[in-house]
Amino acid sequence: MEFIRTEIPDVVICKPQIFGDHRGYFTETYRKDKLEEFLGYKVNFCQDNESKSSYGVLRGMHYQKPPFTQSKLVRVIEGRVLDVAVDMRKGSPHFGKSVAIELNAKDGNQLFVPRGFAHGFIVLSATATFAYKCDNYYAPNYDTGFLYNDESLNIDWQVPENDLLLSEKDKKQPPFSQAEVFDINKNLYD
Ligand SMILES: Cc1cn([C@H]2C[C@H](O)[C@@H](COP(=O)(O)OP(=O)(O)O[C@H]3O[C@H](C)C(=O)[C@H](O)[C@H]3O)O2)c(=O)[nH]c1=O
Repeated sequence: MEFIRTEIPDVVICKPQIFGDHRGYFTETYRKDKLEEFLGYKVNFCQDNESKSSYGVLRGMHYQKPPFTQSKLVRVIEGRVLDVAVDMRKGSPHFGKSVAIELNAKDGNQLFVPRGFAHGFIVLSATATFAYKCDNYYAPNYDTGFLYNDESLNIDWQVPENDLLLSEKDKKQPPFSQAEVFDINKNLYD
């Protein structure tokens, strides 16, 4: 497993090693020890999620408020998505900045999105199956988000506006200015 820091260093690309042979392939998709060694802190994933979506579906931007803040280790098991994380940590030099990384089933690349970030993705292929680990349980009363196209974030979703498919909830998310602000000096992993 290779780890590569993105332009927001706490958001990390994880590149699993793929062993191909005449039967197909094998790959270790997650190693707790290797991820924690790279990060320098413990991450205890407790819930796995999966969603399938068609081209243009945008799920985001989402996060859970404290005390149910989540880290996510996300990957695509079929298709291709643009995966986006937004830094919500007051005191971060990257506050309000986003990282947008293409994830696809062929490369098997993953993205580690730490606590203190909002997450979302858009489907770039005909369909995409998205699978990810969370280190806190789903808490519907703490599940919230902000508008995917908030002008202050300037995220390029790479899909024409007319092709976008969002939930009613995501169409009505509040602006980023009304979102939770996490304190980067308060360890989100205590
Ligand atoms: C997230 C979640 C949802 N649900 C139920 C609630 C709804 O009845 C249904 C669909 O939920 P929602 O529309 O919030 O699903 P997404 O739009 O894919 O939400 C996810 O979108 C982006 C990509 C994220 O990073 C989050 O993990 C999550 O917010 O699944 C559950 O039962 N458990 C869960 O953990």
